[in-house]
Amino acid sequence: MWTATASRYTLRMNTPAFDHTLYAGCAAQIISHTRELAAKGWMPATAGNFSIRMGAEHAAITISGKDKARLSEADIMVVDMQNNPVATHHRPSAEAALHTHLYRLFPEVGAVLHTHSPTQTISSLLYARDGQVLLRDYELFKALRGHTTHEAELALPVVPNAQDMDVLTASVDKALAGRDTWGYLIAGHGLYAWGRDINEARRHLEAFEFMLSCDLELRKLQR
Ligand SMILES: CSCCC(=O)C(=O)COP(=O)(O)O
Ligand SMILES: [Zn+2]
Repeated sequence: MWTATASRYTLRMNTPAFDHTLYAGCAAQIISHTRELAAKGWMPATAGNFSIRMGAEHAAITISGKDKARLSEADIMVVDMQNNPVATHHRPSAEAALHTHLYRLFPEVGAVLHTHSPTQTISSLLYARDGQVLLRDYELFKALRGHTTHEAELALPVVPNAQDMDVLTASVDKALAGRDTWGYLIAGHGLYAWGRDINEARRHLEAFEFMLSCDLELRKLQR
Protein backbone atom coordinates (compact mmCIF):
# COMPACT_ATOMS: atom_id res chain seq x y z
CA MET A 1 0.00 0.00 0.00
CA TRP A 2 2.76 2.41 1.04
CA THR A 3 4.86 1.45 -2.02
CA ALA A 4 1.92 2.00 -4.37
CA THR A 5 1.24 5.44 -2.89
CA ALA A 6 4.93 6.35 -3.11
CA SER A 7 5.23 5.27 -6.73
CA ARG A 8 2.12 7.22 -7.72
CA TYR A 9 3.65 10.28 -6.05
CA THR A 10 6.93 9.80 -7.90
CA LEU A 11 5.07 9.47 -11.18
CA ARG A 12 3.28 12.77 -10.61
CA MET A 13 6.55 14.51 -9.63
CA ASN A 14 8.15 13.40 -12.90
CA THR A 15 5.29 14.59 -15.08
CA PRO A 16 6.43 17.78 -16.81
CA ALA A 17 4.22 20.83 -16.21
CA PHE A 18 4.18 21.51 -19.97
CA ASP A 19 5.49 20.11 -23.23
CA HIS A 20 9.10 21.37 -23.38
CA THR A 21 9.51 20.71 -27.10
CA LEU A 22 6.42 22.77 -27.82
CA TYR A 23 7.71 25.52 -25.50
CA ALA A 24 11.11 25.61 -27.26
CA GLY A 25 9.41 25.96 -30.66
CA CYS A 26 7.19 28.79 -29.38
CA ALA A 27 10.18 30.54 -27.78
CA ALA A 28 12.14 30.38 -31.07
CA GLN A 29 9.24 31.95 -32.98
CA ILE A 30 8.74 34.69 -30.38
CA ILE A 31 12.46 35.52 -30.43
CA SER A 32 12.66 35.88 -34.21
CA HIS A 33 9.50 38.04 -34.48
CA THR A 34 10.45 40.30 -31.52
CA ARG A 35 13.93 40.88 -33.02
CA GLU A 36 12.50 41.85 -36.39
CA LEU A 37 9.83 44.16 -34.96
CA ALA A 38 12.24 45.73 -32.46
CA ALA A 39 14.54 46.51 -35.43
CA LYS A 40 11.67 48.55 -36.93
CA GLY A 41 11.59 50.66 -33.75
CA TRP A 42 8.25 49.30 -32.58
CA MET A 43 9.52 48.05 -29.18
CA PRO A 44 11.63 50.85 -27.66
CA ALA A 45 13.05 50.75 -24.14
CA THR A 46 11.84 47.17 -23.38
CA ALA A 47 8.28 47.97 -24.51
CA GLY A 48 6.01 45.30 -25.98
CA ASN A 49 5.23 41.70 -25.19
CA PHE A 50 4.51 38.59 -27.26
CA SER A 51 2.85 35.26 -26.52
CA ILE A 52 1.91 32.00 -28.22
CA ARG A 53 -0.80 29.66 -27.01
CA MET A 54 0.43 26.19 -25.95
CA GLY A 55 -2.85 24.28 -25.95
CA ALA A 56 -5.89 24.92 -23.77
CA GLU A 57 -4.07 25.60 -20.51
CA HIS A 58 -0.75 27.32 -21.20
CA ALA A 59 0.90 30.12 -23.14
CA ALA A 60 4.57 30.93 -23.77
CA ILE A 61 5.13 34.63 -23.04
CA THR A 62 7.96 37.14 -22.70
CA ILE A 63 9.33 37.78 -19.20
CA SER A 64 8.65 41.32 -17.91
CA GLY A 65 11.18 44.09 -18.49
CA LYS A 66 13.43 42.36 -21.04
CA ASP A 67 14.93 44.19 -24.00
CA LYS A 68 12.78 42.74 -26.78
CA ALA A 69 15.54 43.25 -29.36
CA ARG A 70 17.81 40.78 -27.54
CA LEU A 71 15.68 37.94 -26.25
CA SER A 72 16.99 34.42 -25.75
CA GLU A 73 15.05 31.27 -24.79
CA ALA A 74 15.67 32.06 -21.09
CA ASP A 75 13.59 35.24 -21.54
CA ILE A 76 10.44 33.31 -22.50
CA MET A 77 8.38 31.62 -19.77
CA VAL A 78 5.11 29.72 -19.48
CA VAL A 79 1.92 30.93 -17.76
CA ASP A 80 -1.43 29.26 -17.26
CA MET A 81 -4.58 30.95 -18.50
CA GLN A 82 -4.93 32.81 -15.15
CA ASN A 83 -1.44 34.36 -15.64
CA ASN A 84 0.26 32.19 -13.02
CA PRO A 85 3.90 31.32 -13.77
CA VAL A 86 4.35 27.61 -14.53
CA ALA A 87 7.52 25.86 -13.31
CA THR A 88 9.45 29.15 -12.95
CA HIS A 89 9.99 31.98 -10.49
CA HIS A 90 10.19 34.58 -13.26
CA ARG A 91 7.61 37.35 -13.55
CA PRO A 92 5.60 37.31 -16.77
CA SER A 93 4.91 40.43 -18.81
CA ALA A 94 3.10 43.07 -16.75
CA GLU A 95 0.38 42.80 -19.42
CA ALA A 96 0.07 38.99 -19.40
CA ALA A 97 -3.57 39.41 -18.33
CA LEU A 98 -4.36 41.06 -21.68
CA HIS A 99 -2.90 38.05 -23.52
CA THR A 100 -4.69 35.35 -21.52
CA HIS A 101 -7.89 37.41 -21.71
CA LEU A 102 -7.81 37.04 -25.52
CA TYR A 103 -6.98 33.31 -25.30
CA ARG A 104 -9.92 32.74 -22.94
CA LEU A 105 -12.25 34.88 -25.04
CA PHE A 106 -11.39 33.44 -28.47
CA PRO A 107 -10.43 29.75 -28.61
CA GLU A 108 -9.12 30.16 -32.19
CA VAL A 109 -6.51 32.74 -31.13
CA GLY A 110 -3.02 31.20 -31.20
CA ALA A 111 -0.76 34.23 -30.75
CA VAL A 112 -0.94 37.77 -29.35
CA LEU A 113 1.54 40.55 -30.22
CA HIS A 114 1.85 43.94 -28.55
CA THR A 115 4.06 46.79 -29.80
CA HIS A 116 4.56 50.52 -29.08
CA SER A 117 5.43 52.12 -32.44
CA PRO A 118 5.27 55.93 -32.72
CA THR A 119 2.40 55.60 -35.24
CA GLN A 120 0.40 53.34 -32.91
CA THR A 121 1.00 55.63 -29.95
CA ILE A 122 0.14 58.87 -31.79
CA SER A 123 -3.03 57.38 -33.33
CA SER A 124 -4.15 56.01 -29.98
CA LEU A 125 -3.90 59.50 -28.46
CA LEU A 126 -5.53 61.24 -31.42
CA TYR A 127 -8.55 58.91 -31.33
CA ALA A 128 -8.75 58.26 -27.59
CA ARG A 129 -11.89 60.40 -27.21
CA ASP A 130 -13.63 58.75 -30.18
CA GLY A 131 -12.93 55.29 -28.75
CA GLN A 132 -12.09 54.00 -32.24
CA VAL A 133 -10.16 54.71 -35.43
CA LEU A 134 -12.36 54.45 -38.51
CA LEU A 135 -10.42 53.02 -41.43
CA ARG A 136 -11.97 53.13 -44.91
CA ASP A 137 -11.28 51.68 -48.36
CA TYR A 138 -7.82 50.22 -47.77
CA GLU A 139 -6.72 47.35 -50.00
CA LEU A 140 -4.79 46.15 -46.95
CA PHE A 141 -8.08 45.13 -45.29
CA LYS A 142 -7.49 41.90 -47.21
CA ALA A 143 -4.48 41.18 -44.97
CA LEU A 144 -6.97 40.73 -42.12
CA ARG A 145 -8.47 37.26 -41.86
CA GLY A 146 -12.08 37.18 -43.11
CA HIS A 147 -11.79 40.38 -45.17
CA THR A 148 -12.03 40.04 -48.95
CA THR A 149 -12.50 43.58 -50.21
CA HIS A 150 -11.32 47.15 -49.76
CA GLU A 151 -14.96 48.31 -49.93
CA ALA A 152 -15.52 48.42 -46.21
CA GLU A 153 -15.25 50.48 -43.07
CA LEU A 154 -13.31 49.01 -40.22
CA ALA A 155 -13.35 50.36 -36.66
CA LEU A 156 -10.20 49.71 -34.65
CA PRO A 157 -11.17 50.12 -30.96
CA VAL A 158 -9.18 52.47 -28.69
CA VAL A 159 -9.45 51.80 -24.95
CA PRO A 160 -8.24 54.08 -22.14
CA ASN A 161 -4.90 53.13 -20.63
CA ALA A 162 -4.80 51.86 -17.03
CA GLN A 163 -2.13 50.32 -14.81
CA ASP A 164 -4.69 48.08 -13.14
CA MET A 165 -5.01 45.05 -15.43
CA ASP A 166 -8.53 44.28 -14.17
CA VAL A 167 -9.65 47.77 -15.21
CA LEU A 168 -7.87 47.48 -18.57
CA THR A 169 -9.28 44.01 -19.26
CA ALA A 170 -12.80 45.24 -18.45
CA SER A 171 -12.38 48.14 -20.93
CA VAL A 172 -11.14 45.73 -23.60
CA ASP A 173 -14.08 43.39 -22.93
CA LYS A 174 -16.50 46.27 -23.42
CA ALA A 175 -14.72 47.51 -26.57
CA LEU A 176 -14.65 44.05 -28.20
CA ALA A 177 -18.27 43.15 -27.45
CA GLY A 178 -20.11 42.56 -30.71
CA ARG A 179 -17.12 43.72 -32.79
CA ASP A 180 -15.20 41.84 -35.44
CA THR A 181 -11.58 42.95 -35.02
CA TRP A 182 -8.09 41.49 -34.88
CA GLY A 183 -6.68 44.30 -32.76
CA TYR A 184 -7.18 47.27 -30.49
CA LEU A 185 -5.21 50.32 -29.43
CA ILE A 186 -4.59 51.40 -25.84
CA ALA A 187 -4.49 55.21 -25.52
CA GLY A 188 -0.98 56.62 -25.25
CA HIS A 189 0.35 53.11 -25.11
CA GLY A 190 0.31 50.91 -28.22
CA LEU A 191 -1.35 48.22 -30.29
CA TYR A 192 -2.50 44.68 -29.52
CA ALA A 193 -3.02 42.36 -32.49
CA TRP A 194 -3.71 38.65 -32.62
CA GLY A 195 -4.22 35.77 -35.03
CA ARG A 196 -4.61 32.01 -35.27
CA ASP A 197 -0.82 31.70 -35.24
CA ILE A 198 2.11 34.09 -34.87
CA ASN A 199 2.51 34.63 -38.62
CA GLU A 200 -1.12 35.69 -38.93
CA ALA A 201 -0.85 37.89 -35.82
CA ARG A 202 2.24 39.54 -37.35
CA ARG A 203 0.41 40.13 -40.64
CA HIS A 204 -2.49 41.73 -38.74
CA LEU A 205 -0.11 43.87 -36.68
CA GLU A 206 1.71 45.12 -39.79
CA ALA A 207 -1.57 45.80 -41.62
CA PHE A 208 -2.86 47.92 -38.72
CA GLU A 209 0.45 49.76 -38.49
CA PHE A 210 0.38 50.53 -42.23
CA MET A 211 -3.23 51.75 -42.24
CA LEU A 212 -2.70 53.87 -39.12
CA SER A 213 0.39 55.48 -40.66
CA CYS A 214 -1.58 56.26 -43.87
CA ASP A 215 -4.35 57.76 -41.74
CA LEU A 216 -1.85 60.04 -39.97
CA GLU A 217 -0.34 61.15 -43.30
CA LEU A 218 -3.82 61.87 -44.71
CA ARG A 219 -4.65 63.98 -41.68
CA LYS A 220 -1.51 66.07 -42.27
CA LEU A 221 -2.40 66.60 -45.96
CA GLN A 222 -5.96 67.58 -45.12
CA ARG A 223 -5.00 70.33 -42.65
C1 LIG B 1 8.81 50.12 -20.71
S1 LIG B 1 7.27 49.99 -21.52
C2 LIG B 1 6.07 49.89 -20.18
C3 LIG B 1 5.47 48.53 -20.00
C4 LIG B 1 4.77 48.12 -21.26
O1 LIG B 1 3.85 48.80 -21.69
C5 LIG B 1 5.20 46.98 -22.04
O2 LIG B 1 4.66 46.71 -23.09
C6 LIG B 1 6.31 46.08 -21.57
O3 LIG B 1 6.02 45.48 -20.37
P1 LIG B 1 6.58 44.02 -20.03
O4 LIG B 1 6.25 43.84 -18.58
O5 LIG B 1 5.86 43.07 -20.93
O6 LIG B 1 8.05 44.03 -20.31
ZN1 LIG C 1 2.80 47.91 -23.42
